[in-house]
Amino acid sequence: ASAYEPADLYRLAMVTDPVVAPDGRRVLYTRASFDISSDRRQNELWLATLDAEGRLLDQRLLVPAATSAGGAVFSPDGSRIAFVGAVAGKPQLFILALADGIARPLGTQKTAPQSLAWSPDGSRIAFGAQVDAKPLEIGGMPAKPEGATWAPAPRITEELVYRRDGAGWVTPGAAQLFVIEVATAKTTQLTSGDTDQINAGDRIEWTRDGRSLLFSAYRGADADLRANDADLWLVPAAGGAATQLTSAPGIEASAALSPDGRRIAYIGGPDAPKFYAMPELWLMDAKPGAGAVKLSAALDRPILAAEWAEDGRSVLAFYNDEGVTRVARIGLDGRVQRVEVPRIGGTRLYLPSSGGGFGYARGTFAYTSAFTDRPAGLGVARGGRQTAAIDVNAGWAAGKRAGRLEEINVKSRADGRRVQGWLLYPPDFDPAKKYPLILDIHGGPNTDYGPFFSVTHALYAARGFVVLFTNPRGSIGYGEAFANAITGAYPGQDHDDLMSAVDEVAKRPFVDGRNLFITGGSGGGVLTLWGIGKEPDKFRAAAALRPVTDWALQTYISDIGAVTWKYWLDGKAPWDDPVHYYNRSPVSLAAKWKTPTLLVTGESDFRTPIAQTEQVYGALKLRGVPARMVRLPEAPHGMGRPSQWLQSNLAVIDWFEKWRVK
Ligand SMILES: CC(=O)N[C@@H](C)C(=O)N[C@@H](C)C(=O)O
Repeated sequence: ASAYEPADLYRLAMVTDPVVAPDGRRVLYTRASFDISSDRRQNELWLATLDAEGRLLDQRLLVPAATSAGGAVFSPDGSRIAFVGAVAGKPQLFILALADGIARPLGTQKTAPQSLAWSPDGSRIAFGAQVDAKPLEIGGMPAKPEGATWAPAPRITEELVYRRDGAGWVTPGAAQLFVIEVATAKTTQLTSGDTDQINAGDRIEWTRDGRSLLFSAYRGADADLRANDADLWLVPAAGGAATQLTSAPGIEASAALSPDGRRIAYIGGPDAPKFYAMPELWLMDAKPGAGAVKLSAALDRPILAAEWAEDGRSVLAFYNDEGVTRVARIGLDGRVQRVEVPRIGGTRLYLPSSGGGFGYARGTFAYTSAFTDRPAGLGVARGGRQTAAIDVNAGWAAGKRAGRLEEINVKSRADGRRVQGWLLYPPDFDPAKKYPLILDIHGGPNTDYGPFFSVTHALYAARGFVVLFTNPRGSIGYGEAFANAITGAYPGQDHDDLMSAVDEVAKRPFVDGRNLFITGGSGGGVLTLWGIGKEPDKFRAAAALRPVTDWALQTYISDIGAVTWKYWLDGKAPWDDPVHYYNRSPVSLAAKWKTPTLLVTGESDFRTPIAQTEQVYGALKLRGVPARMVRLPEAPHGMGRPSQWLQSNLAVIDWFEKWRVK
């Protein structure tokens, strides 16, 4: 058996997006992998068939990678599947009849349909999609002669968010709600307006009589400024005016109708001047202006998704809890009962964050099933017991040696708060030897790390580093107060939490105290640069990946600038209180920086744009601190193509090796 190596990324597979058929006897899932020739992620759609006890009978490939299938949903009778694929690079809606396995295109779409929802009788499908508008142009230009090779047209905008990370430069237009008839492909646009009329990626729900559609939208012209706002709307499926069901400032979204259609469970919460808006589960009558009650108060955890139980007496909620994802049954009185579904795995792959996916119908749960030494597979559970498992990496893992993963809990030096974390050991760890230690800090900052496999940590460990990763305050999964403990102070005591973990682990005899390293991405890059400013003598070298370095710059040029100043910088605007912004920015510590520092950022990162990386690189070089900048062409915040992720990982290893005391 061999240790993890970079090319393994192209040999791995991962299960995502499980969907259970209405009869509870079949599961659709996506098998994602990375193609070494095209250097791109590819998705196959698979169908697993179960017996009455939920045991696996067989599985088959439904849609090969070439179609790039996504968003698949079963028809109400379970005989067909609707999904969105791509034909010659253009989005295409398909219907696949399970009887013959043939995927037939339905209609033509200019932009990608999102959130497909079958009508109860299976005759129509609702979806959200953008309707493009004419781009702004500069008047008076001479006509371009036929076949001329002029410079590309300018990009002109009057929007606040004119580029979105991952999606790129924004095409003007508005998201609208559509219904397509499955027999004829006749398509009707149900909403209209110059601004988004629907949150196109959010759940769309048919009323039980098939006459109306329930969806979320924030329809104000100031939508770009209102990141934490969404209301519920109901519109007749045959066309007509939409009725607004909720209007409170805050998020009412992901609405699910009860089986009798009389109540709505939704996810969100009121807008508040605090760092983190924890998504909660709410219940209301399906009537305009009906009051809502919070169902998940006793859980005090972020709700990721929710489905009604068939009897309409409880809601099954998918939530984050101390680094992992769990399922709870929440009664309509708010009583919480844990559902024993074995460990649900995250599907971020590059980093060990929780999350993942789950589907439910007729007592069958399907979920992304977690491992510490390989990416997620498919798990199926019934009656609180795992009944089937598909491990898409079994063959690969059999030839690999993985390091041990250990949970640790330390007390923060700031106030004694418990900080949870994990240590990943090198595969051939020998406690009698000394090892360099890498602290890897997650971003968000309201996300988490958990006890899962990740490409990044597997590579670091395989190259002989012990990897420490923790959930400092600001992380989710430890209650709303913990996630909001950085309100007014980010960075602040989160730094103390991280240093407490490093100090505790550094006491262990196998840690080489001369070789402590610090790294992190995005929000983790913030804390990395903060860390080497606050503790200039602690770390041998640092690697800040796609960091925020200057909160004023971030507010002005990031695609989430409106979130930054309203929620992360205490509602103070950079022009009103530049000192507040400066004091919270890692670049304010530049005079203390002396640790050799690597910077890695995508040149198309529109979340933490590369101007900030350039700022820090300039400061380090001007000060004579050893620094290296790695720029990944065309890569967004998530670091783009698989090889670009590997470049980022290997750049960190190279840098730490260069500075390691031998
Ligand atoms: C909300 C958000 O995008 N935050 C970024 C600044 C961030 O920290 N992202 C993390 C999750 C990352 O690793 O990219």
